[in-house]
Amino acid sequence: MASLPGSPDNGPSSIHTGLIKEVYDIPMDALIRPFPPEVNEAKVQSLMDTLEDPSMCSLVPPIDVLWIKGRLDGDYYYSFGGCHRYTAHKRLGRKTIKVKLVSSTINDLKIYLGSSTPDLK
Ligand SMILES: Nc1ncnc2c1ncn2[C@@H]1O[C@H](COP(=O)(O)OP(=O)(O)OP(=O)(O)O)[C@@H](O)[C@H]1O
Repeated sequence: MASLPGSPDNGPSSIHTGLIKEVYDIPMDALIRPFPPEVNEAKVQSLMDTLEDPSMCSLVPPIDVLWIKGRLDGDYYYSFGGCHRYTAHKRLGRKTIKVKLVSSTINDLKIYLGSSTPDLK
C-alpha cells in the first residue's frame, strides 16, 4: 500500500478496528461510498465545529474503510459507516480524512452489495 499519504498514528477505535493501530489520511475522492449518507444535521454541524477546533479535533476518531484488492491488483477503498464524519469532512472541503483500513475481500463486499458487487480489477 504505497500511495496513501500521511503517517500512521494512534487514536480512538471502533469495535471493528480496535486491534488496528495504523491510521491513514486518505483522499476523500479515493473513497467509494455506495450508499448516500443519511445524517442528523445538528450532529454534522457539531462534528464540523469539533474538527475545526485544533484542541478538539483529535476527539473525532478515524472512520473504518474496507480495503479490497481487485483481481488485477487494483486498490479499492469502500466506506459504509462514518456517515456523519464523512459528511462533516465533505462540507468543510477537507481533501483527506483519517481512516483505519480493514483488509477485506470481494466476499466481504458481497455482504454489503450482494449481486450488485462490481467486478473489481
Ligand atoms: N461534536 C461531535 N459530535 C458528534 N460526535 C463527535 C463529536 N466530536 C467527536 N465525536 C466522535 O465522533 C464519532 C461519531 O460517530 P457516530 O457513530 O456518532 O457517527 P458516524 O459514524 O460518523 O455516522 P453514522 O454512525 O451515522 O454512520 C464518535 O466516536 C464521537 O465520539
